[in-house]
Amino acid sequence: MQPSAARVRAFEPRRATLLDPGTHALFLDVDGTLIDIAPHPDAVRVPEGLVGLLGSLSTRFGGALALVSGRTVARLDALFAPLALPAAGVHGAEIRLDAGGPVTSAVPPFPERLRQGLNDLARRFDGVFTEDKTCAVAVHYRAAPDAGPLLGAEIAALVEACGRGYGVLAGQMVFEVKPEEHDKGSAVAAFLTQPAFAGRTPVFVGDDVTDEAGFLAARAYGGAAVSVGRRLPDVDTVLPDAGAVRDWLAGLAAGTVR
Ligand SMILES: O=P(O)(O)OC[C@H]1O[C@H](O[C@H]2O[C@H](CO)[C@@H](O)[C@H](O)[C@H]2O)[C@H](O)[C@@H](O)[C@@H]1O
Repeated sequence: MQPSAARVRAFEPRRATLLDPGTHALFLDVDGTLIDIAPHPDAVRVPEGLVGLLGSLSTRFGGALALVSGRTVARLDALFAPLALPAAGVHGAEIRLDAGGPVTSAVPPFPERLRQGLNDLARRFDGVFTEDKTCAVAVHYRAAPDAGPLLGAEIAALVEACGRGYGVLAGQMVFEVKPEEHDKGSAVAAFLTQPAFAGRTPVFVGDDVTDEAGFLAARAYGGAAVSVGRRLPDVDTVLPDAGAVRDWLAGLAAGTVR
């Protein structure tokens, strides 16, 4: 995968962010950041060369590279096999702190009544479906965009009625019903206590409002935030799309871009 000069030029620094593989840590969102958005979660394609690129980049950064996703870690492992990178899944509700290590989660089982309510709700709308992530449930409506407002209101009411520690994150054509205690920011903080990451300056790259907690954490630790596709609040830099992220990462891995 060769970096394209034109795409790398699209990298717009607001604050100069020169990355040093010896002192920075990379936190990478997945859907819309590393891989292009697809009509269905199972229809995504991992571009040729991306797995090798992530492996090389992780080595170059001394292991200080983590995936931080709304997907489960098991799903990330299936997408990026044979890599088993440090990874946070389900917006920080599960985490693998070391490459190849165990995945841990301190989150209690998802309330059965809320799960049932979300499944029943989804069945009322053509094109709407739930994705069960064990400790969280995503309600997808990409195939039924007009359903968004009503769906959002009904999900909020179900979560309110549940009344214990769950919240709704409105992502890309999806409502993520998840434990409130964890988010991508808590995941960044957890990684930064680990030997491969400790003392490094975090850089968080993401494309969605669900990444904002990660942006805030990276900046709170003296690092930087990069948004993809649009300028999200409080980011330092914007890249136009996932292709540009991959080009930038390829440049970092090759040592031709900082
Ligand atoms: O935090 P991320 O790594 O960006 O994951 C966010 C969610 O990604 C998936 O859903 C999104 O991507 C799908 C494939 O492109 C798309 O069809 C869907 O509309 C998007 O919402 C995944 O299914 C979720 O579990 C993740 O939380």
